[in-house]
Amino acid sequence: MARKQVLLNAFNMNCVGHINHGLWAHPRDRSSDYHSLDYWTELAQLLERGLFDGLFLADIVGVYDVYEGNVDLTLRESIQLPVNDPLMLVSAMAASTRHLGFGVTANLSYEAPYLFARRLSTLDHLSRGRIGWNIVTGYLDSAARAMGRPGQVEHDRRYDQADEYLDVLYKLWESSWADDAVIGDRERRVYARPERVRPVHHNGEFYQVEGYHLTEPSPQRTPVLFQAGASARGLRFAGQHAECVFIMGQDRNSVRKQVSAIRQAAQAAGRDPEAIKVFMGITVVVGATEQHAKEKHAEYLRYASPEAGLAHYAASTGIDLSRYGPDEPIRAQKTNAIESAAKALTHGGDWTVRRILEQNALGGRYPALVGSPSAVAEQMLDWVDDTGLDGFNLTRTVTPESYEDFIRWVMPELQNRGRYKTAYAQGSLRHKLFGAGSRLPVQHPGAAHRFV
Ligand SMILES: Cc1cc2nc3c(=O)[nH]c(=O)nc-3n(C[C@H](O)[C@H](O)[C@H](O)COP(=O)(O)O)c2cc1C
Repeated sequence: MARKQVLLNAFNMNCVGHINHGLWAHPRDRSSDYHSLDYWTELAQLLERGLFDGLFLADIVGVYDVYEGNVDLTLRESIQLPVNDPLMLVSAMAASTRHLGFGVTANLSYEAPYLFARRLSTLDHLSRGRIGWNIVTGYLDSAARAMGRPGQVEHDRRYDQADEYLDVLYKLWESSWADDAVIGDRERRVYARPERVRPVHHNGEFYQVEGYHLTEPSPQRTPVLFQAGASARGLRFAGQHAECVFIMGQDRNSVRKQVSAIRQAAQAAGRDPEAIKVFMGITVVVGATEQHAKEKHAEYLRYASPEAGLAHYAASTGIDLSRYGPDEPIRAQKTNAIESAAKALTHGGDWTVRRILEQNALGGRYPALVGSPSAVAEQMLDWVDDTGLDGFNLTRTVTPESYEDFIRWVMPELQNRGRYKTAYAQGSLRHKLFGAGSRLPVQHPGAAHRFV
């Protein structure tokens, strides 16, 4: 069997400190220009010149106030605070590129589906079918309090609510307007045919919606659906809805298991197991030679903040890691944050703050590949071939330098091995990823809602 072509997203966020914390202080880092549009349009153009499949933008609603019970370190190190709205970036970046896809994170917990459906349809039009949505429900109590609620909805219930939210969105995106609703006939004075547009009726546990989708059919209708939940309930949700799943992994055995569990979840939901593309987050530090890469890595380490990484991890797990001595095992406790992250930290009893800080040497927890161009490419391909992954979300270190280095050094190595494209395919993001048109495949639950 021909070996897979690797898929690649740049992983970023509309903020200063994203994953590899502390590197904003590096003299060559430009992440503090995140509030300028040029920063984003230049980045999008760079990624498109480098043939990246997409730019994946994380987002968070709320602040990281778990570590030491306050936001002091969060502010000092700019740990995803301040953070601007990611959706607002897409139209400018779409205008300055032709092919790059955009996977944008948006939290559904605090927003009416009717309005959100229109915003994404608008971006699907403006980007000509290049928009994807990373479905998140949030994991921070600080967000719930900011939205006037005592705390978050309980973990599994958040997924129940998300299921229903998606159901409403499918109705709006897929069923309100028929493909042939808009004819724009000037002579007959018919822009849209009334008999081919219908309202949505939804009366559920969380949402009641009576109304017409406000947007005429966009290229993909439903944006490409990304998701990142890894708990049992999260996997069930992914199996049902996700087209791309983003995972965190440290070792090949557990990643192989995660990939296979995701494919099984798709199958259990009546879908093709290969209908989900699985991406793993990685960090790459590369130079012309292994020696150059090691020197660059050592230079980056001088600016990184492992403690800021620890504070980020505390918020992800809901566990205040500042309360632990350096060698004290982290104890299991029930939290309402990211269940899989909390379990990974407390499982087996061998994680300590000292070990997390070592793992976070570059300021973040993603596996770091440091080496010559060919060594990095080989390691990436080994991950794919050994685990069944489809591709990677590449974190930034010093930005945009780390993307430039990757494009200059690693892309050609992947291409020379026949494992990365040398030109973009035409068409929408969904078509580029799956090669089967712009619309949801028929097995996907959203497709059942189509107005035919
Ligand atoms: C790699 C990765 C990236 C994530 N990015 C975000 C994000 O940008 N914003 C967010 O609110 N949640 C993010 N999450 C959290 C997930 O959306 C989800 O809430 C969490 O993984 C729940 O997982 P669980 O099912 O294990 O509880 C991310 C999770 C992972 C594993």
